[in-house]
Amino acid sequence: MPFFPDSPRPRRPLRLLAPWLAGALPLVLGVGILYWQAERDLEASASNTANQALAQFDLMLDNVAAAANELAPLAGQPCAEVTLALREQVTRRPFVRSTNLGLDDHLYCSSLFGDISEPINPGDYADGRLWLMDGNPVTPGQALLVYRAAQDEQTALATLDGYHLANALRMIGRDQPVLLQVGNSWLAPNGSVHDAPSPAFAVAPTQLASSRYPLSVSTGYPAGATWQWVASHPLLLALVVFLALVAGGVCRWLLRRAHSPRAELARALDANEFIPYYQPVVRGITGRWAGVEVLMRWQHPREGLVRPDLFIPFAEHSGLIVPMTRHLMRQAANDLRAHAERLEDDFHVGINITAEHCQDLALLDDCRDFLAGFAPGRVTLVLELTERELIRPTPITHQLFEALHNLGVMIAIDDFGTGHSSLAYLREFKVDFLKIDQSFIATIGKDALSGHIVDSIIELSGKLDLGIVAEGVEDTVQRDYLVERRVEFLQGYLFGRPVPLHALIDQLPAP
Ligand SMILES: Nc1nc2c(ncn2[C@@H]2O[C@@H]3COP(=O)(O)O[C@H]4[C@@H](O)[C@H](n5cnc6c(=O)[nH]c(N)nc65)O[C@@H]4COP(=O)(O)O[C@H]3[C@H]2O)c(=O)[nH]1
Repeated sequence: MPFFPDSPRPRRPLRLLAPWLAGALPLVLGVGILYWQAERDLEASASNTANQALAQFDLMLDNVAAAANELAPLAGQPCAEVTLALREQVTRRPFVRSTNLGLDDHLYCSSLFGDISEPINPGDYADGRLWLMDGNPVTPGQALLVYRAAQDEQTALATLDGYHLANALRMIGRDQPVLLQVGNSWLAPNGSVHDAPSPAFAVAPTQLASSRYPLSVSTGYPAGATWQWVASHPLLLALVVFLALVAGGVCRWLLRRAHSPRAELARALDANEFIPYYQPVVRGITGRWAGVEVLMRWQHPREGLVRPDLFIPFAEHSGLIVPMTRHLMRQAANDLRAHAERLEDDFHVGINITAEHCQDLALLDDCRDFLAGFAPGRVTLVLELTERELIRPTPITHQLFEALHNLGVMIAIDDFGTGHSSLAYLREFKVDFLKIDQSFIATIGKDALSGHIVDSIIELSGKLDLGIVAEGVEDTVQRDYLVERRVEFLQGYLFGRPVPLHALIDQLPAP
């Protein structure tokens, strides 16, 4: 059946590729949407984290700044007199680790040690207010954030322990790293201070600056975090894969359906690719043309002329045989009508009909259409019913065959001898001819048993008063044998092969 899969539209590589493309489309789209969703989700999460961290640092610094601002007006007073005030701020205010007073950029009093003497460099402080230190002489190596409140020559410093800051970074940034940036230094969640620009995050990089203090927090995710998010949603991924499989499967199914034998036959029918060939049937005794058998051929655009036994079974199976036969009958009627004057009177036109075609009265209309236009008595339509597929008798078939008989349509049993028709069957369907199957004719003179079957069929037809046609007559030995037994009609390559209309017209005897 090479002409079905190799049908010209669309090309085979495209047909093989199409389901994969149809499956890939939802896959690419679905994964793309998931990736986009992951980016949005990570951005929202990073922004949320940065906001939380910023709020926490602002809150801590509010306490520290309040302590420094409250102490600054005391700067200049003797240390012994303000030490209590300095310590009270440390005790009273959360997050404040120590407080100091200075005058003219010189520290002179500390909550920890009382009198001290240290220079203050305002340039160390971002915006003159905040300094992220990596430690001081009291706690070297431990981060410290110093807030400076300066009013003219008076200065107060309040410090915030880096432990609180690092702890907040770790707590808030459980799912992603958060960094605190003050001036040119940044604090990592492990409490280490780095004097360099903070590292850039590959995914959803987010930096938020405080509106109250000269600090900012930055957060984000490392490279590959987006795909990790996608992989952490297996249900969504499974849905995408499921949709891709469904799309690929549906596409494959549609393509297969579009290129099923039925679809290909339907296309060919629409394209008028089924055409009639005609094989002569001659009279046994005179050898003159008695008529033709119409045999279907498929003029395939790529495969050329296709034999009926390669596609008729599919046509029968798919239910297209009836419209195909109807189409063939119309073409044959048109062909022969155009040359009616070349046909002998009572010219027999045999057409193969399937049992399915006999299930309703539409066949009667098809026969009427065929005969219309021919002068009465010019042609005799012979419906050939194969003995291999017997018709089930019903009230409709009874009515149909009665009407066909009245219309003058004759019935022949094709391939006779290969099936199981009975005497009752021959009567039921008002059979007029038996066509002896060519397999028996081929053995004439070679196989005594088959010769005996041929003789029996001839004898039977005589007794039942049925006409007889011998199919597949290929040589003169067969012809002479049949003529000797008074077989009325002969058909076979000896007299002519099935040919298209123009060749038939050339072969027709002159009027
Ligand atoms: N070896 C040999 N063969 C010969 C000789 N003389 C005729 N034939 C072939 O025998 C077949 C006779 O037709 P069939 O028995 O109705 O057998 C037909 C018929 O059963 C079916 N068929 C053909 N056209 C139609 C159609 O329009 N409708 C239906 N339902 N079946 C069709 O396909 C079968 C085969 O048709 P074709 O290939 O045209 O083959 C034809 C014909 O070409 C001969 O001397 N030697």
